[in-house]
Amino acid sequence: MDIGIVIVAAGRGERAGSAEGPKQYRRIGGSAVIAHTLKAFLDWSKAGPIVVVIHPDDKLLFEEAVSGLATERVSTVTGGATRQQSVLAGLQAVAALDATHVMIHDGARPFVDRVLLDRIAARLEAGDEAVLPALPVTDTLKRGTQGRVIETISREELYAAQTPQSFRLATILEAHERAAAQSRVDFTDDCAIAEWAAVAVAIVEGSPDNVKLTVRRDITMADERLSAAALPDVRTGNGYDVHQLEPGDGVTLCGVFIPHDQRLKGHSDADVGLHALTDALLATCGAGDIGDHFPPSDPQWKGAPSKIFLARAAEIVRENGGTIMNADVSLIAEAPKIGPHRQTMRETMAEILGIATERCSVKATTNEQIGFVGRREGIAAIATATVVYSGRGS
Ligand SMILES: Nc1ccn([C@@H]2O[C@H](COP(=O)(O)OP(=O)(O)OP(=O)(O)O)[C@@H](O)[C@H]2O)c(=O)n1
Ligand SMILES: C[C@](O)(CO)[C@H](O)COP(=O)(O)O
Repeated sequence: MDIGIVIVAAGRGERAGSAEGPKQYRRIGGSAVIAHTLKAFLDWSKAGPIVVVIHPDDKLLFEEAVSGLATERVSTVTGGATRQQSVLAGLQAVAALDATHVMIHDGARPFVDRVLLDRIAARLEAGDEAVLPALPVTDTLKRGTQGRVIETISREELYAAQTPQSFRLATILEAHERAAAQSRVDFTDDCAIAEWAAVAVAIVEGSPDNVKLTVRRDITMADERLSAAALPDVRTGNGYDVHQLEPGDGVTLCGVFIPHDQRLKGHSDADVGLHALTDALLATCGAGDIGDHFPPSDPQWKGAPSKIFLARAAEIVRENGGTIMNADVSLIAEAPKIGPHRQTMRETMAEILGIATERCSVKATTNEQIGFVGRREGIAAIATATVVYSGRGS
């Protein structure tokens, strides 16, 4: 199966306001709308030859818009006064190239993605002659005139049609040519022509992102969406932990054993610093807390070094596409003195997390002899983690 692509981009974009030029050449996220659309197909492994249908006045605009793309397999053809005429010109051009099937896409739908294209291609591969990506209508529909409602229309069985509408090439070319020959010029999409020609049209689930930029607001929103996506996805998480003190021979804090006349009570080694930091890291990707991953009821964690918990939290962060930028722990303890151990604690945390020591911080304070910390009944810790995520949706 060789899938040719026709991208129609010869419209004038009247509804988007023509003062700034046709909408397909307006810039969103730093590039022209048509460049985003074309790139989606250039990046799709199953795309064959690509024909872009442009307006005769737009040759320079088009060249400028796609100048950064590898356009060796892209050709252009001049469109007509209606979308239907432009599609026919594109189909005739793609028929002269190597293609058995065709996807017909609006240049003004820049958010088409590989997942949708694969879904459609699978149906063509399965033998469907015409495939429509569409989404069920979700709004309540009214018919009205002169500012008054006439009736409510059931939305049952109603779909909003998207592109790329996809076909066996010979089937849709024949239907388009027949429609033109019979002066049927009123079709707003290609599946309507297939329906008119009595070709069965299969529906596949469209994509909510695959919107058509129709009015000015659509273009502003598309630009905002791409600009927001370009911002780094920085997230912070915090964690807090307390363990009780009892007579003993030392405490483990931030992975470092400090001889002391007390020890921290707990199921594991009761390292409040690493526990708080584990929670902070998990919080950056909504992965619950330390108790969800290492339940105190589970005997395997009895006496366990808390390094295990922190290392697993770091692994979870990475599995979610995160890069740990900073880990900061504040220890609140009357004794022992933390200062002499701070650097070793930072180095220990850095090693567990697999990041530079300068990205790890340990601070300590007493509680001015007040409260449970002041009475030396326990030690508390507060932690903050900063993580940058990539490849996760909004
Ligand atoms: N004569 C036309 C009309 C439309 N299109 C293309 O068909 C797609 C969908 O059409 P629409 O959103 O209606 O675009 P315009 O016709 O440009 O918009 P308007 O109706 O607001 O003028 C667009 O990519 C548009 O460029 C085309 O190639 N040739
Ligand atoms: C082809 C289309 O994008 C499907 O939704 C649509 O029909 C284009 O024309 P419209 O006039 O903007 O509906």
